[in-house]
Amino acid sequence: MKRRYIEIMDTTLRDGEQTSGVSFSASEKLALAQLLLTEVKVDRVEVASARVSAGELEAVQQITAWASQAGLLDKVEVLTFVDGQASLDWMQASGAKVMNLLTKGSLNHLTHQLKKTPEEHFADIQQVILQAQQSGLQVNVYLEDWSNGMRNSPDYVLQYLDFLQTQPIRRVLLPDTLGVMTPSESYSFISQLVNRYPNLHFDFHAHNDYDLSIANVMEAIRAGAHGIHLTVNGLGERAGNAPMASAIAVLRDFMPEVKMGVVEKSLYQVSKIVETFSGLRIPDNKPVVGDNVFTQTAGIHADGDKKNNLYFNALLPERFGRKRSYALGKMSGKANIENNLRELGILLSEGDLKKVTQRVIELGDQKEAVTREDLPYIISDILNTNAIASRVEVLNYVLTHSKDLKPSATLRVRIDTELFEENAQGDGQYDAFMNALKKIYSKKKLTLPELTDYAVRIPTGGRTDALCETIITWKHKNREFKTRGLDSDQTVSAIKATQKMLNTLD
Ligand SMILES: CC(=O)SCCNC(=O)CCNC(=O)[C@H](O)C(C)(C)COP(=O)(O)OP(=O)(O)OC[C@H]1O[C@@H](n2cnc3c(N)ncnc32)[C@H](O)[C@@H]1OP(=O)(O)O
Repeated sequence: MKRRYIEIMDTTLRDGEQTSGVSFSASEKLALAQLLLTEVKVDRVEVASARVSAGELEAVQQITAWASQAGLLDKVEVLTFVDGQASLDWMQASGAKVMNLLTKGSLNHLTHQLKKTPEEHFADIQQVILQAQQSGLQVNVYLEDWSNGMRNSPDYVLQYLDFLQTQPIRRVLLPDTLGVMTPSESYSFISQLVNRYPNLHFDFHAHNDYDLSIANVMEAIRAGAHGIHLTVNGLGERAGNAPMASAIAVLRDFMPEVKMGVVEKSLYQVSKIVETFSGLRIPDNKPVVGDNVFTQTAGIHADGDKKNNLYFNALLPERFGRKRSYALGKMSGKANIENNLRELGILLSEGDLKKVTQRVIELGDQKEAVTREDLPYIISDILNTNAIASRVEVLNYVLTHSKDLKPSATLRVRIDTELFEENAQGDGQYDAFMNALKKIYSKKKLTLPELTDYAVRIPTGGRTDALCETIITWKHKNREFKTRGLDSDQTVSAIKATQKMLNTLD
């Protein structure tokens, strides 16, 4: 089979930043542009709209300075407007060489927003393209509201494309601006254009208002689109754009006729970085990149994984540098517990395994979250064994919080048979506690794990009503694990989770 190369254009830094509440700094934009082009290996990045702000200009200048040195300047694109000289001047100042000119792809938008006739609009566009060419810029053209244009004013769209094919442009960008297209329309509209204009390059730009963006991307490619626009984590105006990780997985697994340059293994990493920079948490059930999407919860599934991987699908976590895990709770069976114990290096008899399973189910019934690192405590509790080597004990502490003074902590800790006492300040009481703990551990020439996530919740129902639960995610020597603390005081619950972490370390 002859495979067709599909260009991937990432627009996290332009349309992705149109997510309400998201604003990337110049250095974040530079870091993401570098990561996307050199590690994820997308073909192009759209990094800003022209004229937006001084900060945006500075961001594009930094990106183009780097891209120029790296020989990647033709992969950096900026959205511009049909506004005479204004966008062109901005392009000049930014150092960018590829402009994605925003024009009207529906008669409705043209008539009501720009208040122009098609002939006037085409003349304005021709002028901009000519000036761009004279300034050494490459031009791609967006047909804004194109999907509604195809529905309601197809004659206008065809008249416009007849004109565009005479122009020195590189690509035609077809956005489903309002995210209203169905998969069958994506196929029929794009195949119509691909057949009528065999010499034009068409990119498809989906929006996810009806959760159809990935289905639309598939149909657009099946119809012959040459490129697609994606964003990391599906960021973008309103319900967002087509999410990169899902789109790449779908194309790899279901469209063997397609070739792409994107490195699958880097998708999770870039997703986590965008999560941090954007401040928007990835939903736990977001395909490919969500926290729980490679977690088996049901006991039957965990059991089946032991038997010829019965519950595996092609979406293997290792493809994305991730690992399958087995949840602990009321749906657990022996296999869930066994899988977690194996990770901890603990082996139990059949009888003891049953007792531990029963206890985990009871805790789950009380809506309590159970983490892998809780298992030694549960074993110790119900089997009366020494499954936890309680090497470290936080014996005493004083935490202060006062107006206009930095929070501080004094603590006394036992490590094996030695006693240590330290104090420190921090941004909050828990931070001060951790700083004091770090001092103690540095005396022992030991390093503490990196705290990568800190989640607090109030468990509802059962006997935990007035309690606060803190689940902390730690990273240590390439191992990621969670510990949980439960207390009526939030800081104390975090300290309890921390003590569990200390006893988990080698
Ligand atoms: C496909 C997409 O997602 S489109 C997203 C495009 N990107 C952006 O909008 C970036 C964020 N926008 C901005 O920072 C600002 O809106 C700016 C700098 C672009 C313009 O700001 P302002 O000058 O204050 O204009 P404002 O935002 O109020 O209105 C937009 C103007 O652009 C006009 N306009 C709309 N589309 C286009 C176009 N393709 N080309 C040129 N002008 C356009 C509108 O008709 C309106 O003009 P008017 O004031 O004469 O009626």
